[in-house]
Amino acid sequence: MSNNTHFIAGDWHTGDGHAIQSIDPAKNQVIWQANSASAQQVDLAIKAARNAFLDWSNLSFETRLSFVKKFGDLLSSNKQELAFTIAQETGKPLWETATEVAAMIGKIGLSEKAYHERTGTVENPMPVGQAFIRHKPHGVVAIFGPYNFPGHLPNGHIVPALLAGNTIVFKPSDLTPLVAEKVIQLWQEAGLPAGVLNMIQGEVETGKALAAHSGLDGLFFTGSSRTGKLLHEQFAGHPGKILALEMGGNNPLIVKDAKDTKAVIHDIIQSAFVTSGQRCTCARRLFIQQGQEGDELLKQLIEATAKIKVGKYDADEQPFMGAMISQHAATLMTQAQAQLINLGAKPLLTLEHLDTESGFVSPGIIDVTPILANLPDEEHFGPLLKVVRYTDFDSAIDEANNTSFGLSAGLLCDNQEDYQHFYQRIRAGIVNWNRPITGASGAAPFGGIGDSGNHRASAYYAADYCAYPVASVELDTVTLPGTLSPGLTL
Ligand SMILES: NC(=O)C1=CN([C@@H]2O[C@H](COP(=O)(O)OP(=O)(O)OC[C@H]3O[C@@H](n4cnc5c(N)ncnc54)[C@H](O)[C@@H]3O)[C@@H](O)[C@H]2O)C=CC1
Ligand SMILES: O=C(O)CCC(=O)N[C@@H](CCC(=O)O)C(=O)O
Repeated sequence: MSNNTHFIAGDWHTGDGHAIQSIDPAKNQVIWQANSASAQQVDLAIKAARNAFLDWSNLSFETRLSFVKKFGDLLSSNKQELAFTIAQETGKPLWETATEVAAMIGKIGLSEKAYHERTGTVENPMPVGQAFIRHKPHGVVAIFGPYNFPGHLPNGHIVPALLAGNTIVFKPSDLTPLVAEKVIQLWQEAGLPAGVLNMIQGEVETGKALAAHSGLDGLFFTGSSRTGKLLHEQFAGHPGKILALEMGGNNPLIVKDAKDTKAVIHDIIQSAFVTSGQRCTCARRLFIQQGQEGDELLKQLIEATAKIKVGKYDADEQPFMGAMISQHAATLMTQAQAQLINLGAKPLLTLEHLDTESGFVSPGIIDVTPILANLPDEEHFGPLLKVVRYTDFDSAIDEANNTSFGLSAGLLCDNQEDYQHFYQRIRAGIVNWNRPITGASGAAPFGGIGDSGNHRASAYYAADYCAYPVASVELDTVTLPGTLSPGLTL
């Protein structure tokens, strides 16, 4: 039982809410348990952030950066331990969680650069005085994180929010509380002043108490479209509060006349099955041409996918795919597959729940061409790739756009004109050509349109929603203009 669960005003607190726990989905073992934060503790965390705001925002950027850099140093010296905790709590293989910690470290330099480039100060001479564009922090912001990158994705909001001068109440995913606890311990060790970064743990009711709190100036959310929409409704009527939403996708990947079949298969697998399909950028719908070449590509894709190694995060011979986040998530994937089969889809490689006590599933491929007219526009957040066979490129693009989401999309094709045609028509925030559609760079904006987000892209553009612009015209003494407006006599 962890007593040091909620970090409020620089101290660790025991929760007053109900018991919660975290389970290692590969080994089916409880690795963390505690009591969630009560609504009263959520309120205390917001008050602590409010009390810390003025002093924190008044520090120079360099001073704030020095705390963030110290945190980065601590990430570096604790990277193996943190990568292990992420693996243990999410099931992701160690090779992959090491890259997650590396991305957290890389975020610091990228956010420093983005702060200056996106929200730097601009000075323009005026006939009288000087004009300035500067940026100010919003105040107290809530940050909600998902489970699939429990370190990297909340970090992608926390670091730029702190650099901009905001203070924070962070609510991690209830499936990954241990990772959050370790990360906050590092922030504490970095000497962050009390109240600047607070963390409360809990399930939906804790999230609701935080999101509904009148003391918030903004909320930065990465998670499912369903929850994001609830938050959007909750924030309706509060135009003064900033809401940044990064949500799911139903991402298309189209293959057209590409010569190197092995390279195509590599990019498909990397797009659809990395992280056991638990990336918001993962390819969910794969468009393959009808005909003999398409048949051959599909055959080889099925063979290669069937050979993907699935296994424990700490196996000596590392798997490509680890366990899904939970036994429940694995069950939901088998149910999603069964629902598609019931509708008339044809399984080409069946997704199997390999051990029903854990989160292990094998990757699946299913032909949804026969049910295209009734295909549910849903994000199935796991390793199940839906194949659509097509004859006409334009109708494939139309079908690719036939979704309420718009996060990532890709084309695997050797012809540049085809790519330009695709680029002009496809609707998504991330559009790649001959590269996997996962693995987006933090040096670029990251986000989607439609149900994937609300046009407040994160990663490089996170600086934009962490501060508001202020336009000022300034002169150091009150001065009478040389020429008065018509009709004025002084
Ligand atoms: N576009 C992006 O940048 C990314 C999007 N995602 C999306 O996230 C999802 C997976 O993450 P999950 O953790 O399952 O998301 P989720 O929506 O279930 O949870 C996200 C956070 O919201 C909280 N929450 C849940 N219900 C709430 C409510 N009614 N009110 C307030 N808070 C609530 C959770 O406790 C958690 O902290 C997928 O849909 C995926 O596509 C994941 C990574 C990146
Ligand atoms: O925020 C960044 O630094 C870049 C965005 C990012 O890391 N994207 C990853 C994971 C996000 C996800 O899909 O869950 C990716 O595109 O693979």
